[in-house]
Amino acid sequence: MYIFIINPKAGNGRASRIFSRLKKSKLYQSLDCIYYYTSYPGHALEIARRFSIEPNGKSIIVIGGDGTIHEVVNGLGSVQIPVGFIPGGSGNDFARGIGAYDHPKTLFERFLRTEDRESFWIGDYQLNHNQPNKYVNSIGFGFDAQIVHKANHSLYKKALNSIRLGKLTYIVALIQVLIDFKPMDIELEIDREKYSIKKCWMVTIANHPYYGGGMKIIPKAINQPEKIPILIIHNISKWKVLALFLTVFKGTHVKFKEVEILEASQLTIGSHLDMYVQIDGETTTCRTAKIKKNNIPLSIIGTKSE
Ligand SMILES: Nc1ncnc2c1ncn2[C@@H]1O[C@H](COP(=O)(O)OP(=O)(O)OP(=O)(O)O)[C@@H](O)[C@H]1O
Repeated sequence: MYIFIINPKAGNGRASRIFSRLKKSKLYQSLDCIYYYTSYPGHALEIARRFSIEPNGKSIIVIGGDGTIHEVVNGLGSVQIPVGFIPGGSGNDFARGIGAYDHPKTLFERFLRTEDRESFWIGDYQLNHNQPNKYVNSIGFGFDAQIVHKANHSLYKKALNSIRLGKLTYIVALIQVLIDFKPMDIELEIDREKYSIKKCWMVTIANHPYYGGGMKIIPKAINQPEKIPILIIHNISKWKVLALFLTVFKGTHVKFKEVEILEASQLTIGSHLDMYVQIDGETTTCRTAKIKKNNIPLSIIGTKSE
């Protein structure tokens, strides 16, 4: 049985429009399926959790953005129900990361045609000493998280999204945050080695290269078990940060001497002050965090065209 989870708010209604079209197809009408539109934040998580109790013979098809797949993955916990993803959000980095950035109809037909499953290695994070959760794309501390926070709480985000200029939201927020940003003094523990980093702008851990709607934050990040790719930016001037963000779309920012790329199996980050943190595009604050790969991968349907 196929369970469709559609976020009607994703991509300003794009996910809903995609599903309305798929629903009219003969292929959809021939399926044993059930569908749910999410009604509030957290609803996709609840639906996925409900089906994870009896997973046999079920597949979930998510139509939404990064926030929706984040919820579904957290709702599934350690239960492996195959998941197909049709990007219907505004950023859609997860779709780029798993190689599912195709036309919705093509993806839908592929899900039904193939028995192939790909493992996608998601990450675990624990903020302060709270309950651990999962991230699908990235988790970032500092400057980038503050930009996402500013953008998500701005009045201009909705207006710019509605005229398909969503990317401008982050550029406006970047300039606003840059004006007063104070770099952080942080403690990192990377695979049991301790480092004190002064004037740190950001630390980002990613499961694949894509971020912020197509930027290549860690261009060579490979999705694999156990290893987490890490980017650290520190000791950089404000002007250089602007130059750096112009190059991040191509991924050439990694050439700046203030940018370090590492790989580890576990990272702990700590600060005496609250740090902004973004997890798959949602923000909060914390003083400590632990990050590693989850031992159980997400089982993804039909990411590769034959
Ligand atoms: N009916 C609803 N009303 C309001 N919010 C909802 C509803 N259903 C889901 N949500 C919330 O909408 C948020 C945004 O969804 P999502 O991230 O999938 O779309 P997006 O922001 O357009 O895409 P992207 O994250 O790829 O840019 C999710 O965090 C989810 O909790």
